[in-house]
Amino acid sequence: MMIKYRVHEVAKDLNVPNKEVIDTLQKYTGEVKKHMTALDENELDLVFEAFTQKNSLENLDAYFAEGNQKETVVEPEKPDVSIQPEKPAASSQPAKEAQKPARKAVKPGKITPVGPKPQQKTPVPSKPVQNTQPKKPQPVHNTDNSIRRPMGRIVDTRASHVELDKYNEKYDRLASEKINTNNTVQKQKLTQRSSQYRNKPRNSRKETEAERLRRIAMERKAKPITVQIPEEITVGELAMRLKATAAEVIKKLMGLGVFATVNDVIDFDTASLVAMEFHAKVEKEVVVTIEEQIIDDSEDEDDNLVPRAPVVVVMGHVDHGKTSLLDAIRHANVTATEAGGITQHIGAYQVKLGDREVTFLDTPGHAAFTTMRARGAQVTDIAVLVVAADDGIMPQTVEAIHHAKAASVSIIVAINKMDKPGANPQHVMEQLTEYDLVPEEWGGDTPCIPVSALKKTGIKDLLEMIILVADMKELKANPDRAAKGTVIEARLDKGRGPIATMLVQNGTLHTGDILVAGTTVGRVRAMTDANGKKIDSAGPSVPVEITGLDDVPTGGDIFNAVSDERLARELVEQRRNALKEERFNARTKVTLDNLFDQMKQGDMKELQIIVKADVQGSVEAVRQSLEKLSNDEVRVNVIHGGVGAISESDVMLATASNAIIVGFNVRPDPVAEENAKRDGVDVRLYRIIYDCIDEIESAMKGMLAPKYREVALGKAECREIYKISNVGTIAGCHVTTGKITRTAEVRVVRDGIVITEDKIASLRRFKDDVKEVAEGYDCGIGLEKFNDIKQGDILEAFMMEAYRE
Ligand SMILES: Nc1nc2c(ncn2[C@@H]2O[C@H](COP(=O)(O)OP(=O)(O)OP(=O)(O)O)[C@@H](O)[C@H]2O)c(=O)[nH]1
Repeated sequence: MMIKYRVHEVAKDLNVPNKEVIDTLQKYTGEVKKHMTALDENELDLVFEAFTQKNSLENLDAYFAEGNQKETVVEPEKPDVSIQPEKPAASSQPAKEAQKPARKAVKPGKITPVGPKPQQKTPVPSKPVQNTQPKKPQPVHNTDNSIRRPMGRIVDTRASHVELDKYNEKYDRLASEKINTNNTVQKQKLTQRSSQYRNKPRNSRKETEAERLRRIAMERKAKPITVQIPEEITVGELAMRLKATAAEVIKKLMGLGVFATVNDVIDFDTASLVAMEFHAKVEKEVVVTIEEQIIDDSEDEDDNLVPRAPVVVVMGHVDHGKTSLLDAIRHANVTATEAGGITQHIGAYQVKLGDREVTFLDTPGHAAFTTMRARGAQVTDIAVLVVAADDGIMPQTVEAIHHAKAASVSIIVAINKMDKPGANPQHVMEQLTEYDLVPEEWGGDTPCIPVSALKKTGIKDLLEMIILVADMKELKANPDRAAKGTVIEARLDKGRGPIATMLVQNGTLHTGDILVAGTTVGRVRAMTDANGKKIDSAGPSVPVEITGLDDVPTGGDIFNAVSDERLARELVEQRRNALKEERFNARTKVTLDNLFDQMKQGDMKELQIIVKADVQGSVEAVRQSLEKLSNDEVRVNVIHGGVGAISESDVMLATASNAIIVGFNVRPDPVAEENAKRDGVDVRLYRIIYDCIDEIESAMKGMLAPKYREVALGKAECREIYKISNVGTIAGCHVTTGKITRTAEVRVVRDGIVITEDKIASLRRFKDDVKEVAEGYDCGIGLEKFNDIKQGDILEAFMMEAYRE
């Protein structure tokens, strides 16, 4: 920083009048300066040069002589020590005066490289000068006006008097100024520095942060970082991985046209674009779940696949002979193979036909079948539909057809009870065509086999047909891999612990295998086949009963043989927690109330409906009207229609197919009602077809009016009657349960019969109108319209609440 050195200061330091300095400057520069004018370096040089030359000595001897004379004056007793100087060219007085200014002239010279050295601060004794300056350049006479520009500054240090205080003061000033500009100066002026920093404590922190960012940026440039980015990542997490601030990332995102906050989730593509902006190398983070680690879910190669036995389920109307048929098939097999062995029921069994095998699920009826399907297990390949030849197609037969169709399994019709005199297989086949099941002999693709479970006739034909259909389906599996399958049924045995019947669907299950079945885990301790025989391994389509699981699994659970028991236990723990959460959140079933939302989210492509009515005509009418409601977004699909009360089976089908149930002049039976409530199946009951069509149409447009439900508030018993003119009858009541509110609606119940419904017109305690009266208190109640209240009447207070599911 430049130090201002003004004319008057220079004059003062040179000990000459201001005018002399001004004149000197004017002489060499031609400019007239004022006494306050600050001089630049060149001007100062000129002035000092001029004054130095003006006061120069002819030789040193003269100077020393003069000095000695002086000393002689001061110390006359030592005259012999003095050195006689030669006569100076100029008078000695101006020369002496020039000494001081010459030294002073050094001060501003600090800004030039030839400035004074610090040691000059120390007083210079007059005597040693001759030693320290033996080669002093010869003084230049200033006899003419032409002044020579000096090559370097000549410093005259001959002074006997140096103003050290002034020097120190200037040095101090310089030092403090340096502190301001360069904080590496640590030692000097501590108090000054600390006060300076005290005033700006935040600056230092900001600097650190800025430095850190600079360093990271440098590091990033020097060595690009590699970031792992998963499918989705929050902005904050991405910033952390990029070693950047969230603000930086948000800024880059804005640049990409994405406006996100620190907690927002961005996808892999966006995140990688941002990462690239930060010069980072992007790698996709692959999240390996425990399932992926321990369960081999790879596709089988065709070369590894071998044919497997078909898995068959028997369905049909009650008493049409399902159990008899299953028994007939089983015994035909037992007698053929296991010489009269007594077989135990394990839920499934295999029969042999030559070198071929067929696996039957020994759980007649579609209940178990649909339950499994509802749990996501696709177990069966073929459904045998049992229809009694003398009875024909009955409601449950129709249900079974719909269930089988919904599960996309092949249907083989077994026309049973052919031994009966009233057997009419032709009629059965005719009926089947009504349900799109055209018999093969009529050119369709539904095999119809006449059998008699009682007489055990046609069983072989049925089995052969099953194998034929299976062959057409080309059912294959790979026995050389870890087993995978489905739990058919399970129970807890007091002695043996949890026992599960499992159907191996792919791979081979061995004793000792670690198993995960739904939310249970364990090792296969013992394994028996359907005949109760101990086995060590079971291949595809083989049903087995195993022990060794830590808990009872549920029918329909999928099981896997896994590679690591510790991870298997961890997986089961995760599943248990997930299940808890799922139960808590409850699966979003389609209802008319959430239909529009689901349609909007694109979750709904088909609205499945089950129609139940009192007469077949209504079912058809409704089916046609509903299917006409299909639009571009949603296809309305009536998957089942039937006559009669809404049954447990309807609810089951609705659960499995995510359908809603529509009933006309019918009611759900108690079990169905309970199940529908439990499973969240929407059951809508109507008396008029138009209402149904209208409501479903509104639901599809998202304009369904909210539903109302009654919320009971409390009950009051009428103990006195007061007839008041102009007001009417007031019931003196005692609140027995809950509370009565002024805005409530009231139902008057006399001897268990609802007399009327009305609104409260007045509610009083003593003479005051009140908003509500709590249990145990007396009050007076006046009703809006009903005036015929009697002693002993019960007033039920309730309110209607609008709600959406
Ligand atoms: N005449 C004759 N009767 C049969 C035949 N098959 C079954 N039945 C009889 O029909 C009745 C019902 O047979 P089930 O096998 O119990 O019928 P289901 O379909 O299993 O019946 P549910 O288990 O109640 O659904 C029994 O009395 C059988 O004896 C058959 O082929 N001919």
